[in-house]
Amino acid sequence: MTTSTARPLLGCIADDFTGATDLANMLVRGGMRTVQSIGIPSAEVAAGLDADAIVIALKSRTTPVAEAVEQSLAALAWLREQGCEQIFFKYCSTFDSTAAGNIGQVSEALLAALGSDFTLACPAFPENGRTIFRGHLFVQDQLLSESGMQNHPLTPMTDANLVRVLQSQTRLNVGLLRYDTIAQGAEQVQARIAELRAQGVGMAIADALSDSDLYTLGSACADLPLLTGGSGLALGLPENFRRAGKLRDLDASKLPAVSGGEVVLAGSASIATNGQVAAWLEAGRPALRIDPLALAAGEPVVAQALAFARDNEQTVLIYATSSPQEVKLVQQQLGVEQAGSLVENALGEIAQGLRQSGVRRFVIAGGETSGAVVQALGVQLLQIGAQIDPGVPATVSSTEEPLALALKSGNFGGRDFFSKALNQLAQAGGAQ
Ligand SMILES: Nc1ncnc2c1ncn2[C@@H]1O[C@H](COP(=O)(O)OP(=O)(O)O)[C@@H](O)[C@H]1O
Ligand SMILES: O=C(O)[C@@H](O)C(=O)COP(=O)(O)O
Repeated sequence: MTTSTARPLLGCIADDFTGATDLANMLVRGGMRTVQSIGIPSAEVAAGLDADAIVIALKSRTTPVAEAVEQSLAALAWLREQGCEQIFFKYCSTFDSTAAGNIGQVSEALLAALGSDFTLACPAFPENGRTIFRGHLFVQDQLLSESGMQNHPLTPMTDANLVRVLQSQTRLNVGLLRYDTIAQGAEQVQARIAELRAQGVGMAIADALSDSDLYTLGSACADLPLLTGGSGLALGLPENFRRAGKLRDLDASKLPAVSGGEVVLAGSASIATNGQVAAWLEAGRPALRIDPLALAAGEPVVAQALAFARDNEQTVLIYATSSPQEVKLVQQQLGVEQAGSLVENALGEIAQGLRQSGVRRFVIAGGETSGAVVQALGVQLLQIGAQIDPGVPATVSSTEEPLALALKSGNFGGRDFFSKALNQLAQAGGAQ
């Protein structure tokens, strides 16, 4: 059975922009027409919404706890006003947190506001190598704390034991939903959740080794008011709504075509992005590196980048991407936040300048970086299209003059991601 209603069923709050896009990608793959809003939609944007799922992208991953909680609660209030039946709090598949938070505190506040006493925490994303066993997060074959994430510029992850990490961020009792229970199916999961609840556990890290485990969790949690996790945990959710006859029959990934110039902007220092930048350079394609120290010294880096792009006939890459050692050196001189915001602001200004000169298709690498660039471009709403690589869809902005954007989480995408994304954005509607 299908209905023609456009009322949003699933309301999502994401703690960063690429994370939001990753979740939206998963929902579109499941057949839910999905839009991503940059912050809480204005009344004007809200009036024109036509979606089964809405993802509100915040930039709350690395902000002070109180700010993250306040923003998330405001997003929740708005989603509830729209009548969303279930809420999903999306954070990183590598559980990115600062030493202070914010995953635990935000989840706790959302639970309280929803009047609920239990939720799951499951960042697993097996398709991208993130699995959880006995509460420990693995990235491919390595523990989180040995995966390269221990060197992240803003959220270094030095402990792979998620029960311990989460417990340090919340007053709720944190428990564990182990793999052996999940392997027994949705009914056993529900029974175990009832036991955990009876023991006073407010949040449980859920193990998951495969998509099949995530479908089991999704199906078992159809009635939980709040779910928290990576995009993987959303795999099973569209089916819950379909089974209830609430989804429409339509191509959820259809996007309008966008013509114009194109560029790649990279502000991520992750291993995957370093590989993608290397692949671009090895192919002999034009690229310009932004030096944070030159920015700090007040050199005209933005103007130089714009001139570089203008003077090149081919598509250019502008990047701050560096090795962990180089990033550390810069951070020692400038401080972590100052280095990050200098680079983010510069890439934002470059994006603005490029749009003025006719660029309409942007491939952006890095979560914080994407947030900064999208804000600089004044984008409020994105329609989500087909997947480019796992976790990264093509998107088109609902601006007066639409922009095609691929917002790539630092660690996502194959080595050829930049070329692949440019090709897909250039095809009509971003379709594959
Ligand atoms: N060369 C560099 N030195 C210092 N900081 C950098 C450098 N390059 C990028 N950064 C900063 O590192 C952060 C990377 O975060 P983000 O964009 O979220 O990437 P990822 O998705 O890999 O986490 C950003 O704040 C960015 O400005
Ligand atoms: O869940 C994930 O891994 C991503 O969706 C994500 O949130 C990544 O964040 P960044 O690495 O900061 O882009």
